[in-house]
Parts: sequence; C-alpha cells; structure tokens
Amino acid sequence: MAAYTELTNHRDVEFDPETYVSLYYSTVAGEVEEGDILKFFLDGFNHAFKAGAITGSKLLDIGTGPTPHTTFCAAPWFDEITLSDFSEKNLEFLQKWKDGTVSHMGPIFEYLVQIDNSRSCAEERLDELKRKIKAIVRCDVTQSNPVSSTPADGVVFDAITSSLCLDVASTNLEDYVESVRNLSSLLKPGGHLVLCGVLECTFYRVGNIRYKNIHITKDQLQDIYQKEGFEILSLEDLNENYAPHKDETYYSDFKNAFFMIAKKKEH
Ligand SMILES: C[S@@+](CC[C@H](N)C(=O)[O-])C[C@H]1O[C@@H](n2cnc3c(N)ncnc32)[C@H](O)[C@@H]1O
Repeated sequence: MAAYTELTNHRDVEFDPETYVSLYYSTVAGEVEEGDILKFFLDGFNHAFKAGAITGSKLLDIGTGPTPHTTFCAAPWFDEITLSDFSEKNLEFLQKWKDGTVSHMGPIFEYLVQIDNSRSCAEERLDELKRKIKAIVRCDVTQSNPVSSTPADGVVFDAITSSLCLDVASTNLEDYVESVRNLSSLLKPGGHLVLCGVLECTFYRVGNIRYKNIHITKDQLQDIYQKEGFEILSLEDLNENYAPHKDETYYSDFKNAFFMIAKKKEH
C-alpha cells in the first residue's frame, strides 16, 4: 500500500463510509493521532442543545457523512430532521442505519447520553432520532440550491448543524464564503447554526485517500460568518480547552479545531 495518494477532493473520489467510521468513530477517543477532537465536538453538541437552548420545528444537518451523531443531542428539541450529504454511498449508509441494518457508533451515542444525564437510554434516544429523520437527501453546499431533492426542496430550516464539511467542500476561501451563503439561504432569520470543524488544516485521510481541506484560521472563520450576517454566540477552540494536538500528521494535519454556535441575524 502506498504511504499516501495525491490530494484529491470529494467530487473526484467516492467516500468510503465503512473505513471512515471504523477509523474515526469506533470509540470516543477516535483515532489516537487526532487527540481530543471528537470529545471536543461531542461535548460541544451536548452544550449547544442542552435544556432546549436551541429548538424549533425543522433541523438540517449538512454533510452528515455516515455519522449522524451531529443530530443526536438536537433530536429531542426538533420535530423533523433532514440528513444530507454529497456522497451517494454515505446516503445509502445512513438509510441502512435508519432501517436498522447497520449499527455503528455505539460508544459515541452512549457517551452523549451519559454527559446529557439523560433519563432515557441510548437505544430510546436513537429510536426517537430515527423517528424524527424525515429525509436523507443529496446535498451540494457549493451550489446555490444546496438541497435540491424534493422532500427538502424550498424548506427553510429553524437550525442547521454541520461537522467537518464546509472546509472540505470548498477549494479556496472564496468558495468557502459562497458555501456559507448557500447554507445561510436554507436557514430562517433568527435560526441557529451549530458548526464544528478543523482549523489550519490541508488534508484528512480515509484509508489510502487524502482529501483536501482549505486552510482557514479562527480569525478568518469569525470574520466570514460575521460578514455573512451571523451573530457569533460562542466560538470555542480545541487547543484552549483540551489537550493540545500532537505532532503526527498521518491522518490529518489540522493545528486546531473549533465549535461555533451562531445565529442568523433577522435583517
Ligand atoms: C470529513 S467528512 C464529515 C462527516 C461527518 N459530518 C463528520 O463529522 O464526521 C466530510 C463530509 O462532507 C461531505 N461533502 C463533501 N463535499 C460536499 C459538498 N459539496 N456538499 C455537501 N457535503 C459534502 C462528504 O461526502 C463527507 O461526508
């Protein structure tokens, strides 16, 4: 096996859901090289949706991949959830998970229930989440109508979650801004955006494939969302709050990660 492939993007090389899940989502620790990033994101989702701080009718997750944990903490507070991704393989994987023919990320869901002090067990919470997932649809956040399939067409969402997607979907910062506009067009004024991702990163690996990431700093991120009409309610970063990322860069070369809660301004 070659040590690495040339950098590529999601448009050119199909995603491998099984490899991704087993590499990064088998345990809360995730891939050892990645440090505390997964725990940081899971704690962030728990905090964001604790006690109904963000609630509404319709929730959209953008770039769900094969991993629907991004909507787990939100599920009790929304009526309908839409999962979306660019990759058909990920959409098929999510559908199988919803239908019960694939079961994965058990320790992740257990952890989320535990930190939530939930009275329901993980299985009950997952049943609720699956019941509320009304659509699993194709999405291309780089396009002006990102979610084009009929079930979600024209819907304006009360909240949007997204993890590790916009920075791999875009090829440069200008594209990134365009993707933020496309995402924002799906969100109601006053609606919440709960977003997490990596900072100062150029790639991440799935098996033998290395996908390009755009290099973005925390200041650039903050600047972009503010200019695009969001009020940033909180913007935490991994290095401030968790064990610093170590030096290995086999799986990814991110220097930091962020968890942001923002609100789309009314005007
Ligand atoms: C690093 S994975 C993140 C998956 C998952 N959200 C997570 O947190 O682990 C990036 C995901 O973004 C999706 N993606 C790539 N380009 C996209 C685009 N233009 N529009 C929507 N999703 C895209 C990929 O198919 C992949 O599932």
